[in-house]
Amino acid sequence: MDFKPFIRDVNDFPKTGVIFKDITPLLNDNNALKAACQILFEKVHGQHIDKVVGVDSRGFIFAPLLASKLNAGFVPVRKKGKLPYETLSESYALEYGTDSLEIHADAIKKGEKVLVHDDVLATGGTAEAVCKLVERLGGEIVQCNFLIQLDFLNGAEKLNGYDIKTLLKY
Ligand SMILES: O=P(O)(O)OC[C@H]1O[C@H](OP(=O)(O)OP(=O)(O)O)[C@H](O)[C@@H]1O
Ligand SMILES: Nc1ncnc2[nH]cnc12
Repeated sequence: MDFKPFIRDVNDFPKTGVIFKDITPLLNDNNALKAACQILFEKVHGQHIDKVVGVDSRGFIFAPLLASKLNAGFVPVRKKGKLPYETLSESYALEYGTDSLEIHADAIKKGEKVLVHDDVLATGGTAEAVCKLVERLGGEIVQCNFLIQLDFLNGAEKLNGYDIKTLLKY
C-alpha cells in the first residue's frame, strides 16, 4: 500500500519554516490505519517484547495497538508534569522547540525488552531522550519504530546503535 497520499504537508506549522507531516488523513482511513499498524507490527514480530513505550502525544495512537498485538504492556512517556507517580525526567530539543519528557519510575523493570514507538523521527531529540529514560530504568531497547522518518534532519544519527524501523521516509 502507498501511504504517502495519506500524509498531508502543512506549511509553517507550528512555526514558520517547518513543513509539518500531518498523519490525521491516514488515521481517518480505515484501510490505511489497519495496514500501517500491521506493517509496524510485522517489522518487530518474532522478537520478544515486554513493553511498548509510546511518546506523548502522537506516539500514543499506535503504541497501545502494537502492545496489544505483541502481548506486551504499554508505557506512556509524557511531557513534564503529566504523570502522577514518581518519575524520571530528561530534557530534549526537537525540530521546533525544547521540553522535558518523563516516565514512571516503576514502568520498566531491569532487563525488560522494549519497543520504542513514535509517529515521527525528525531531529531525533525526542527519541534520544526516550531511549535514555528506558535505559536509566534498565530496559533493553530492541527496536525504535516510527511511521515517518525525515531523513534530511538526520535523526537516525542520534539513535546510532539502535535498530530503527520506519514505514515512510522523506
Ligand atoms: O525528532 P524530533 O525533532 O525530536 O521530533 C519528533 C517529535 O515531534 C513530534 O512531537 P511533538 O513534540 O510535536 O508533540 P505531539 O506528539 O504532542 O504533537 C513527534 O510526535 C515526535 O514526538
Ligand atoms: N516536520 C514534522 N512534522 C510532524 N511532526 C514533527 N515532529 C518534528 N518535526 C515534525
